[in-house]
Amino acid sequence: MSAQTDVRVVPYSIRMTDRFRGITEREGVLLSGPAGWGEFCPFPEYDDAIASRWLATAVEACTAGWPRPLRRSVPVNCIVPAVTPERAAELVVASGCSTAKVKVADHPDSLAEDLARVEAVRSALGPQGAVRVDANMRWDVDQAVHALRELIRVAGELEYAEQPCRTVEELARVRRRVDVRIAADESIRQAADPTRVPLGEAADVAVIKCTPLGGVRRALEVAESTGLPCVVSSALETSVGLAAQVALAAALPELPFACGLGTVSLFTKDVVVPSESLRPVGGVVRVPDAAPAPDEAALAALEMTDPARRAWWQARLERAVAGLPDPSAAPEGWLQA
Ligand SMILES: O=C(O)CCC(=O)c1ccccc1C(=O)O
Ligand SMILES: [Mg+2]
Repeated sequence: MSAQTDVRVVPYSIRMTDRFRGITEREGVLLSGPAGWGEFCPFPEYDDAIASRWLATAVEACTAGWPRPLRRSVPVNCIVPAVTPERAAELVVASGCSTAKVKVADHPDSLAEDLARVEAVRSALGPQGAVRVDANMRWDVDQAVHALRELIRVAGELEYAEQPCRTVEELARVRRRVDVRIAADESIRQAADPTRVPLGEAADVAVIKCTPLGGVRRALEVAESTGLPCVVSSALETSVGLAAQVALAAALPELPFACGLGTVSLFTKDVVVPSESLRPVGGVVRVPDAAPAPDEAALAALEMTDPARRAWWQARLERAVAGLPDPSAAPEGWLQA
């Protein structure tokens, strides 16, 4: 059997436990190559140039693997989508995590809901827990200052506020006016050159995601370039793609905060057997030796069936291969004969 016949391309669709980032059904493609498995799951609205960077992460996983881990497990935060206070408390209690990241600013009039959600998370976590919020760029400076002061009031303390506004300049203005750490996320991963973002006055923490940055090695360069403490955070991968993010977290020299790698909990099902799942247990995700291989029984249940949707992902994959810096780095078997 030639190496090429081993290559697999498996589009999947998995229902989420809660709506997250507007999504109730997560779609992507599991890919295999000579070094193992990877995942290609850029969100549907992303263009081909962005999709090629997501694919580079899968190429690295399937052909090269990752740098050696420096730790065997990674502390993670519980992720709380824009849900009711009751559901937020339930997610925190079920997670076993002592840090929670709460999504806020989900819609223009959300402040009262955000305050109730964060208050519920604080009660569920207790005074020793850490609460961080993520506004995904949705506030202007004045809204951010007002909302963060109120959120700090109900939370007692906030560990940090992730990407309250869109630009680095706005982050710096919020940071001068509110007594809370600022974490940069979109400011880094959406920058033209993520290794040259002027975060000096704008952020205290860098959120690093290898999935959109083009691989673990590239993400380690970006992390170093920030000069800031880093938090590795998921892009909503299955356990296959999340393994790359866990490898990044395991390879960083310092990891002073819990990472945002608890997101397999948002999936109703995973593509691997339970013993290989990277679902958090007791507030940590274990560091696997390599990306877990999908379980054939799970794939039978989760493989995408709609022919039009399968063709859409295959065509998108092929355009992403064409857009790689070196298209020949991708296993030939990923392209349809
Ligand atoms: O950081 C976490 O805990 C969860 C990951 C997360 O929030 C996320 C997941 C997919 C896309 C964007 C984001 C984000 O951090 O903004
Ligand atoms: Mg974020």
